Amino acid sequence: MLFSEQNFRRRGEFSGSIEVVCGSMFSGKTEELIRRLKRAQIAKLNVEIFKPRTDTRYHETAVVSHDLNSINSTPVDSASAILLLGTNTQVVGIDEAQFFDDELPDVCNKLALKGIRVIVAGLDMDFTGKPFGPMPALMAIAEHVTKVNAVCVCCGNPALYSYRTVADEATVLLGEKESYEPRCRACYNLDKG
Ligand SMILES: Nc1ncnc2c1ncn2[C@@H]1O[C@H](COP(=O)(O)OP(=O)(O)O)[C@@H](O)[C@H]1O
Ligand SMILES: Cc1cn([C@H]2C[C@H](O)[C@@H](COP(=O)(O)O)O2)c(=O)[nH]c1=O
Ligand SMILES: [Zn+2]
Repeated sequence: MLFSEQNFRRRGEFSGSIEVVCGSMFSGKTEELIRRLKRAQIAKLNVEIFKPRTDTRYHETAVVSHDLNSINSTPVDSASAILLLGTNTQVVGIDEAQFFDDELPDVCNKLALKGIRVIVAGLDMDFTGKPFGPMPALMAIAEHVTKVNAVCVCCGNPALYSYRTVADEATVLLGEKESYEPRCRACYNLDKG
């Protein structure tokens, strides 16, 4: 079921909150983030969108999904830079949250306490299956957590892991289908012995 915004309060009332959209690569995190943000723009809310400056895969500035849906964003070097947003911002979107520093949960909490609706998308697990960066702490303090699944490229079941197909042990390795495939639990563990 699609996440519904119907319970959010109207403008002028306190509405600060944190939403997290998490899952594996290709699970639709960015599409869901863009969907929520575009609806907020249609509602004429002041929306600001951020991504880590290091995420240059599709575009220097825009947030772009694998299906090439996109929305403008501001690349930032650190989580604290997000606090420098305009004074009348009502909704903040953040993509690729796993790449941010450990300040991100505190930054999101401060924004939510100012009445801002914060929507964060990111990988919950890295390629080894471990929690990724600030994502678990964000999920712990969020009002709403939506976990989305990709389709396992091996068997077609729901995929929750991002399997790395190239020999590189670095936690951060930007890439697409040339380096990663979404896999279900069984297929992810097949090659792990
Ligand atoms: N194995 C797959 N499972 C699901 N979607 C896939 C797969 N491979 C490609 N896609 C495409 O990726 C899109 C999701 O892209 P995106 O929102 O950017 O995902 P994420 O941000 O989670 O990596 C899907 O709508 C689909 O068209
Ligand atoms: C699993 C994993 C992924 N990455 C990188 C690969 C991509 O550039 C992004 C994830 O993008 P998506 O929008 O979720 O498809 O993260 C990484 O650096 N390390 C990993 O372990
Ligand atoms: Zn599978």
